[in-house]
Amino acid sequence: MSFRLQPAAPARPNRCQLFGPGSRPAIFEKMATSAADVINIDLEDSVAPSDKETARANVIKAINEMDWGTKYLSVRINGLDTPWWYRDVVDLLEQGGERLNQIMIPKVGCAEDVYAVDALVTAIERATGRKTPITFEVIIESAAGIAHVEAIAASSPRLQAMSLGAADFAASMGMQTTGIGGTQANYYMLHEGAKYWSDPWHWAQTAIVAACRTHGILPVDGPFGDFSDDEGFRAQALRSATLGMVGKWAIHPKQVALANEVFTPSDEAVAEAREILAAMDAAKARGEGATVYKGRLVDIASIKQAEVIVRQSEMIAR
Ligand SMILES: CCC(=O)SCCNC(=O)CCNC(=O)[C@H](O)C(C)(C)COP(=O)(O)OP(=O)(O)OC[C@H]1O[C@@H](n2cnc3c(N)ncnc32)[C@H](O)[C@@H]1OP(=O)(O)O
Ligand SMILES: O=CC(=O)O
Ligand SMILES: [Mg+2]
Repeated sequence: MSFRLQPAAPARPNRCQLFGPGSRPAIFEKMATSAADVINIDLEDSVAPSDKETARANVIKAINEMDWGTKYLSVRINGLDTPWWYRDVVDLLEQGGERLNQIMIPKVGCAEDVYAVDALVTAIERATGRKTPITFEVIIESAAGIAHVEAIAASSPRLQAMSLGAADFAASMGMQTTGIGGTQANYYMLHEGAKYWSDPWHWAQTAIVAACRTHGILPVDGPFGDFSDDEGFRAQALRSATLGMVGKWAIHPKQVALANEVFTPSDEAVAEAREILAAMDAAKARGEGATVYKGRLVDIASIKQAEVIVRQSEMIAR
């Protein structure tokens, strides 16, 4: 371990982030009563340019008037390359009140993008006397974003989460696909005539996880567009969870239960993690650093691995 200890990520469940367009207030109640940990109301790409002002007003009204229960409430603002983002920030901060927990900044390409929003937010918070600082989440969804991912992860103490946005990412990278996440038919290796599909999102996900873990931020997998394909969603989510991501977006309510299922450690996994911790306690009492559990090596690193799973389950149970 480096002399610098790895900071802990925020201790709150983030298994599913349910999205809905700010221009569609009829679904806000369903979002609020869903089983998602985080609600993302969108002012960006699911809202037509002609609807931006109306959507912003809908969202501010909903933040103030609806019962969002214990949801972590986030609004996705427009990108810094648009004429709308500054008004999104000003109106949300001045009129949205303390119930709004987080702003999601899309298409972040460098740390300075976050700095710019932070400067504006900080000035408004000081002027309005906001009590709890608003937090940020960012989407890595461009070539520049992934190239600068570590600097972005370090950009602001407000930053709590970082998602991979597969749709814009694919476009920015010039990838030959219109799919949003999941298996890509043309991304395979051939061995003795048989095709073996590989995962084109893997490298970006691991870059995001490493940047996030270095700076104590929650790494999150973004959208899976084909909401008719439950098994495809589950496969993608299982890979993300295995790589260290803590949750995944839902772009349709039917994806919420799938994400919650995958990102909640199973009873069996938690029981096994606790058994490993007990085996290591017994080994320690015997003055041993390594022992055998179910025919395999466990040592002091296994304690840290098991603690990841136990911590996740305890956080969700709270
Ligand atoms: C791809 C890159 C990105 O940036 S993704 C993030 C931005 N995109 C979004 O926020 C889109 C979110 N999703 C949606 O707008 C809708 O789910 C889309 C995909 C358009 C489908 O809507 P629709 O045709 O109404 O679906 P449906 O008839 O199957 O709906 C069934 C019931 O569920 C509701 N519903 C729909 N979407 C949501 C949602 N996001 N949150 C909560 N509830 C939702 C519908 O109103 C419908 O309810 P009911 O059965 O009529 O009572
Ligand atoms: O914003 C999300 C994306 O996939 O693009
Ligand atoms: Mg996007």
